[in-house]
Amino acid sequence: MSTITITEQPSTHQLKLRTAYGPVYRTVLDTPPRDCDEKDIPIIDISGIYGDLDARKAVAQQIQAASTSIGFFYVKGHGISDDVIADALAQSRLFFSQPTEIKDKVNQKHSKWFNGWNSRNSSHVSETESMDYRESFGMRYEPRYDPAVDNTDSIPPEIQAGFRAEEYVWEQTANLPDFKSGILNYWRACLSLARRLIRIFALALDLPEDYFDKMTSHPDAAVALNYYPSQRELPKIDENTVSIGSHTDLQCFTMLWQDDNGGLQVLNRDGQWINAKPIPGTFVINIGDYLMRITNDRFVSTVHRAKNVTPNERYSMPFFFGFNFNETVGVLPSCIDEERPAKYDPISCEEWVRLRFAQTTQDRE
Ligand SMILES: O=C(O)CCC(=O)C(=O)O
Ligand SMILES: [Fe+2]
Repeated sequence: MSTITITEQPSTHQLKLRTAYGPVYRTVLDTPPRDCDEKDIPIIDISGIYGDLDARKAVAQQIQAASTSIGFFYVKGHGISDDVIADALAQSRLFFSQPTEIKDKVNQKHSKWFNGWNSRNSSHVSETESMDYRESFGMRYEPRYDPAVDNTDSIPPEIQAGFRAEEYVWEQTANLPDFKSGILNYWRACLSLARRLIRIFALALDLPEDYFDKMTSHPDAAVALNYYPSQRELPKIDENTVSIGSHTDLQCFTMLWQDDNGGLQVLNRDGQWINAKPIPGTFVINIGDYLMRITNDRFVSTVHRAKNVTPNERYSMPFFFGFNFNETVGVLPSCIDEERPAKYDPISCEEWVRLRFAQTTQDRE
């Protein structure tokens, strides 16, 4: 006589996500989010990036381990000063506290390239979930403000063609006298750190340390200021009420400063949401889709979202980093071997971003 064992399947649901090539679905456990610990999302002391080659390789090893597993890690010892962060945050608070008609002057609707202000409930990142209960402000790479650029006239035209900055974001916020300098100082600090980190990523991918240097001379480097009012203001809240819906980031990597309210959630490999709690003095770094693609899926771009369930206003300041827009990159030589041939064709950064933004705007209309 044989015995039949019936194992109860945990209950799950399907989550719809945007990609450059249209929607994909993920199976997500219905169990409530749980808090992360260091085994879920490691905390890496990256102060070695300012040290000798051995110190840099030691950081690279830890970044490699995190990037090939969860695709998310905290960094401490990053070198960005508390003052630069505090000033940017103060300006962000001032900006969002203004009346709608003032913020409207810099509304993204006036932008060709997604710069400027996005009002509450104007974006819907994942269709499975609510509209995003968030306001945001975005600005993008401008060579005049890049400390590594001496002479903007000598930038080759094919690189210039990829610039997406728009001066109106500063012109239309000039009523806040320290807004431009506060945000640009933060952007510059993030840009310098990201350029150091991309060299550590090269080491982590068994490539020469300067492999990505030329590709990041004028990178797609953008700051977003996120402002999340408390969800408790809403007439109705359920588990699908989000502050920013589930998504993956599209470029190489993101460095996120978040305040101490918490709300960032990361979908782990088991399909379980975990809370990436705030850790003072850290940034959260995550891998984006383009880096996942050129590493042949070795480094993983992980789904995340945010929910501000506290009674407080929450702020975060992500910095998104990708290559120069005119770069066309295929699967990296160190990520291909006989058992793992290249899964993807080369694609330009510009085309990659265009495809994904086209999906976003299509659904918005
Ligand atoms: O605010 C957060 O915690 C996450 C923000 C985010 O994922 C984004 O802006 O891409
Ligand atoms: Fe994100």
